[in-house]
Amino acid sequence: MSGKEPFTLRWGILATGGIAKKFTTDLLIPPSTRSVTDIQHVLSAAASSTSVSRAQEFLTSVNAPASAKPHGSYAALAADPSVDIIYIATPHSHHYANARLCLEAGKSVLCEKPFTVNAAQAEVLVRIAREKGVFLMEAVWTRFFPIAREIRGFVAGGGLGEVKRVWADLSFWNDVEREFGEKGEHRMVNMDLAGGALLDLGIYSLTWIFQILYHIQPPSSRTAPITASAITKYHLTGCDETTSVLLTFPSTGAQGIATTSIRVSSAATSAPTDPVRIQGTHGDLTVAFPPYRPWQYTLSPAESASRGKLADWDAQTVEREIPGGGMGMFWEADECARCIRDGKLESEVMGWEESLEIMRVMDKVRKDGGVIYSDELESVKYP
Ligand SMILES: NC(=O)C1=CN([C@@H]2O[C@H](COP(=O)(O)OP(=O)(O)OC[C@H]3O[C@@H](n4cnc5c(N)ncnc54)[C@H](OP(=O)(O)O)[C@@H]3O)[C@@H](O)[C@H]2O)C=CC1
Ligand SMILES: O=C1OC[C@@H](O)[C@H](O)[C@H]1O
Repeated sequence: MSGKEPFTLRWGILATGGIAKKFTTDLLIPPSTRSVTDIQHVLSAAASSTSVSRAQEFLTSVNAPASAKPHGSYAALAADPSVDIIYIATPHSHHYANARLCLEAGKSVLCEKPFTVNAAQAEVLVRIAREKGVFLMEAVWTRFFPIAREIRGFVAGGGLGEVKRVWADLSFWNDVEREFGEKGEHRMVNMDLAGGALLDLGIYSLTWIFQILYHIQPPSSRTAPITASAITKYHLTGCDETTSVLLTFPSTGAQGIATTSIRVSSAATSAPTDPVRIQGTHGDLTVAFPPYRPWQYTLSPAESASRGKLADWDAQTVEREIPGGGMGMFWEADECARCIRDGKLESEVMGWEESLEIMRVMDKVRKDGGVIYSDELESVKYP
């Protein structure tokens, strides 16, 4: 791209909560701080479902440029001609309707995880994106970290030999009643907002398993896993509190063990065990906490008394810093810009079929464990 003007992507932010603020702050970090020169981002607008003044407060809080417009409704944002792509940062329950509103208005969409409440809703979004010829991606930011790409590349290149098993956990210890309220209104546990450990945190455990046992496999081996699972419900609301999923990928026989909880922690001790463990015939690669924002991995060669070490590498720990003082959410934004510049409707890193496959796993786990949201939340009815 040298000598050419960078491609500019104009963003609208839908919702003004916690992650909207973090994402937008990252979006405003100059791409040059991460050695990116081929694309750039402009913050054109933000919308609050509450009021224009709330949207303006949000823009002020992230030091938005004065040209960024506040909107008092999501519909007004979807109709804003100064916006190319909309980042959706509402609770899970609202992703389907909000994304559909934007896609039908001809906007590209980056939608927070989980894509939707269930696979049926995600399928509708994909169909509309295809019909409208606009870009659509689930915002699984973890996948776009250079260290995540490096890990995928190492494993795909046979660095671990044949991968047989991946363990992945994302659990946060919480004093659930104190932190999320006795009434269960907080989005983490609220059934009316499609809360629960699986859709909020377990999706990261599944994404690590899918990155290795599905994504980097040759296309003919990317088959749906067979799953068995267990759910323990949160007594106050009935959402899932602790969930474990065992996945077998039929084309390779490799197994994934995905766990999540809002009662125990992936990193409770002063010397926590790495929550992601990729195990191959030549050794293990483990990823340090937090697995959604990877920064360190460790390689440990397998050694046996009779055969010694099969790996051509030694034990080592690798660290990669996140440049520019941000969270690392800018890398997924850069991916959106490059895909749209290149006329792609979906990303190869977080493609539609893979998002759908992960949604199908979560659907089955919830069904088997008896965690079903209201008919309205599970429906594809719109509006
Ligand atoms: N990638 C990541 O690391 C993270 C992703 N997330 C994901 O981001 C999404 C939002 O999470 P988070 O920002 O923590 O949530 P918050 O509760 O902090 O914010 C949600 C925002 O959505 C809007 N909203 C619209 N309708 C509702 C409603 N009925 N109830 C509550 N809020 C509503 C509100 O903005 P307004 O009133 O202005 O319209 C609100 O501020 C979730 O999908 C979550 O899984 C969350 C945390 C981290
Ligand atoms: O997506 C997420 O990742 C980080 C967690 O802190 C947060 O609860 C979750 O929504």
